[in-house]
Formats: sequence, C-alpha cells, structure tokens
Amino acid sequence: MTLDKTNPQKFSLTTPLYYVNDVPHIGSGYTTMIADVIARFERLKGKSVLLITGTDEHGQKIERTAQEKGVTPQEHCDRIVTRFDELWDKLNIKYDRFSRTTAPRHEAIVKEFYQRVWEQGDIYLAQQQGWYCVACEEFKEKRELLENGCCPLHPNKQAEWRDEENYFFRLSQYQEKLEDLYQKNPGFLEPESRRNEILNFIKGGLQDFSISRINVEWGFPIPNDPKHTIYVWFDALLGYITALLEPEQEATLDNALSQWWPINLHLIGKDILRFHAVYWPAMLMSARVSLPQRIFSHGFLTKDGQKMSKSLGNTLNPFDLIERYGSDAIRYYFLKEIDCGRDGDFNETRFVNVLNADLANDLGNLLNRTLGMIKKYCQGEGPQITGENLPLEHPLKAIGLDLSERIIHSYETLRFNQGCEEILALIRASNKFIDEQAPWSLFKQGQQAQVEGILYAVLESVRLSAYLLSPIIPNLSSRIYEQLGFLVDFNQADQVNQIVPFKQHTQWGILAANRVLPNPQPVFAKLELPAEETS
Ligand SMILES: Nc1ncnc2c1ncn2[C@@H]1O[C@H](COP(=O)(O)OP(=O)(O)OP(=O)(O)O)[C@@H](O)[C@H]1O
Ligand SMILES: [Zn+2]
Repeated sequence: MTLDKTNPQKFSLTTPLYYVNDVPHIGSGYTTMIADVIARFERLKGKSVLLITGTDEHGQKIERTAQEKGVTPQEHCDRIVTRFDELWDKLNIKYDRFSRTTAPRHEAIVKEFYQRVWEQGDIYLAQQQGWYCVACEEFKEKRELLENGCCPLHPNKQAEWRDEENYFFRLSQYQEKLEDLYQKNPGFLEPESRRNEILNFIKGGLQDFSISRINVEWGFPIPNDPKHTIYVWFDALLGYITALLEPEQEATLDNALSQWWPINLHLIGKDILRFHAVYWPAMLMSARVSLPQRIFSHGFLTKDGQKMSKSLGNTLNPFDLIERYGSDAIRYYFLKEIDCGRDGDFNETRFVNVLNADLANDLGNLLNRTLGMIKKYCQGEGPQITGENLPLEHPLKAIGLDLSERIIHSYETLRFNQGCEEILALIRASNKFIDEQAPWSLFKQGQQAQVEGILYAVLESVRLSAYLLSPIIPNLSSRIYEQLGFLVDFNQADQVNQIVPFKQHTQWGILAANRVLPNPQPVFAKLELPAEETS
C-alpha cells in the first residue's frame, strides 16, 4: 500500500487531542510546542498550514473525575478546556483548530464513520473479558501489568476486571495490510525504534478490539444499539478529521476530507503509539479513507525516571515556569535540550544555566557588543560592506553559507536539538572570531575596512541565527531583527514570508551595507533561579 501524495503548498499537522481528566501539564505543553515550531517553520517556508490541537472529552475517566468533583461531565470538560487554551496562549502557540470531541459536529462525523465501517462488515458483537486500565482507557494483557496489578504507566491505578458485551472492530483482518504499509513506507512512522516496535507488534498477531462500552454513559451512543456508547479512542481519533471542517461547513466526512486530508504529520507521545500506528490506519482502511503521511512519536518528559502524567500527579506546572521565565525560554529549552525521539528530564538549575549560556551570553551579548562597536567604530552606521566582499574561506561565511540547508533538514526530521547545536556553533564561532580579531585594536591602528568586515560578518551571523531560530524563539528573533533595522514580528506567521522571505533570509550575506541601526538594547535578560532554589 503506497500513501497518497499531498499538496506541496499545504501542510497539516496534529497534536494529540488531550484527555481532559485534569489540567494540562508540561508534557501536554511539550508536544504542542513541538507542533507549533513545525507549523511556524512550514509557514516561514511559505506554505499554508493547519495546526490542529484539541481535547478528548469522553470516557470513563472523565465520567469518574466529574463525579468526584460533583459536577456534570460537560461542566468538568468546559472548565479544563479553558486551561488548555490558556496554556497554549501563554506558550505562544498559534493553532488553527481546536477540536473538542463533545462538539455536536463531531458526533455527526463519528456516526458516519462508524456506519462505513459497519457496512464494511468490520464490526460485530461479542463478549469482552480482560483487565482494563481506566487511566489509559485501554485493555491490558495480564503480562503487561505490574505485580500490584497496575499498568506500568499508572503504577498507582489498579487495572479493573471487565466481563461485558462489547462491539468489536475486526483489526485482525488488517494484519497483512498493515505489515505491507510498514514495509512499503519506511517514513510512515518515526523514529525507527518505534517503527520496529510496532512492526513486531503487528507481526505478533493482531486481535480485534472492542469499540463500545456498556456501562459508560459519557460518550456517543452506538447508532444501531444505543445501550452502548462508542469507545473513547474510536471517537477521539476521529477528532482529527472533524477538525478539518471549515466553521460553516456541514459535518460530513466528504466535506471534512476535501481540503486538508491526508494529514501530513501526527505528532504524539509514545504512550499512544498503538492507537495511532495500528488502530487508526486500520480504521481508515476499513472506512476507505486514505492514510496520513507520517506519524512521529516523541519520548517522555520524566521525573525520577517515571513518565510525568496527570494521573500520577508528578508533573511540572507549566504556568509557573512561563510566569518565571517567559515562553521563548521554555520553548528553547525543551527543543534544544531534549532529543525529540527520546526521553528527557527537566532540571531547573540546568534550565537556567542553558538559557543564560546560549541565549543571554552567546547570542544576546554578542549582538549587543557588536552593535556597540558599530556605534563606536562606524560612526553609528552599519558597516559599509556586504557579504560578497568577504572571501569564501572566511570562517563565519564558510559556516553560514550552507547552514540553512542543514537546519531545514533538522526541522524536517524533527532533530531540533541538532539544529540548535549547529546554529550555536555559528554563534560560538562568531564570539571566538571577534575575540581573536580584536577589532578594537584594529580600529586604533586605523584599519577601518577590516574592522567593518569583522563586524559585518558577526552581525550577519547573528541575523541568520535569529532567522533560523525564529520558529522556536519568535519573540527573541523579532527583537534581534529589530536591532538589525528590520520591522518584522515573527509571530505574524502569515506575513513573515512576505516581509523577510525565506529564500533570501536563509542565505548568509544578505544584510545590506550602510544600514541605519537603532541604539543597542539588550535582547535577552539573564534568568535567575527563584531564591529557595539557589540556597
Ligand atoms: N510526560 C510526558 N512527556 C511527553 N509528552 C507527554 C507527557 N505526558 C503527556 N504527554 C503528551 O500528552 C499525550 C497524552 O495526553 P494525555 O492527555 O493522555 O496526558 P497524560 O498526562 O499522559 O494523561 P494521563 O496521566 O491521565 O494518562 C502524550 O501522547 C504526549 O503527547
Ligand atoms: Zn495505564
């Protein structure tokens, strides 16, 4: 099975639809930050982008949580959803669609989809027996559980025995088709370790899975048997399709699939890998819907080696962090310090050190210092030189000339940490260059042309770095560009490509001679740990 081609001018991507059993934490923020960075990068390239996020609101876990709080499930969901929205705003995330699975139009899509799968003969009624982790909303094999009867992701939540009539989806019918999908499309699921894991899982034999619940009221009724509600995952995955509808469009599958499908990228954490990499493609095949282009599963943010999760309560409050350090700092840390396919820990001292070293000192100070020297040595005007005047073997030009190509590749392969390191290499080389060349001495010796050449090369390297980092640190990049005499806000994603075009601004050496530069202002203030952390 080969995948359908997508429109090269468009890019659609999704975060998971987060479960609203509790307020968002830094883990939910992590996936959404990555998605936002990719969306911004694709926009910078000039594509039309649709970034979908949202919430998954049905199921037993929500029903119980609402009960515990003494509110209706809908009231509970509405409360939590505002917290997600607030967090996305504070993290400077610019999404296009927020898909809620309790929306009436979603119900229409789920019913139509269910009907297609039913007509395909892929749904039947049978008895379901097994261990159920409510926190995962998933049946588990006995051998998957810990000794205390809990699932490894939720070591404080007992799996519960279930013996009930459910509707099943014939996943077993799709074994060969899924194997074929993975064999023919190595890029369908990344990173490779996850692909191998899933391929082994498929080869091990696929069992039909139940897609209805009999004792859960908080869900959509099964169209042909309303005693049952649709299993939360069957419903939640379809939220990606509902999100594609234009606000005024009638909620039909054809309408939803007409403009943005197939999705270019589903970004998920590895906890929900099977649902996306096995169940989802099989469901789509059954309903005769083409498949998404690519799934990328990132690692976990951990605390003491355990996945941070809402159910475990070992999370970090992102609101506090943003309040203290600002969104650029948080975004930079998580993208630069964590290899996106692997697990990563958060440590606040390390966080502050990294930010101060990279953004305050290496980048911010370099710009400030260079602008100060330009004021002093070039009569306040930009250097009267351009990139073309410098030889190819110039140490900064040599790095800068093909830097963008490498950075584009790292964004496209989600190796953000590698991309940041490469950009930092240019910034560090610039610091070294200025120290070694000592323009202050050359100025005293009357070597004006040389002084201007040095300052130009450094300024241009800072500019290119800021441009390439703009999807990650849009506020800081905007301030840097302002200091270089450009009027651009990298947060106005749809306009950026017109004001500072990608093709031009990803080259080294485009800064014009004689630019009028504003007075130097610090662009990134040093961060400090709160008092109790330093003592
Ligand atoms: N510790 C984490 N590290 C990285 N991503 C996470 C983490 N926790 C949640 N996520 C993101 O959220 C998705 C799961 O969403 P969900 O709403 O179920 O959050 P959760 O905290 O894992 O919930 P719960 O603890 O109730 O299982 C993951 O696939 C991932 O995208
Ligand atoms: Zn679990």
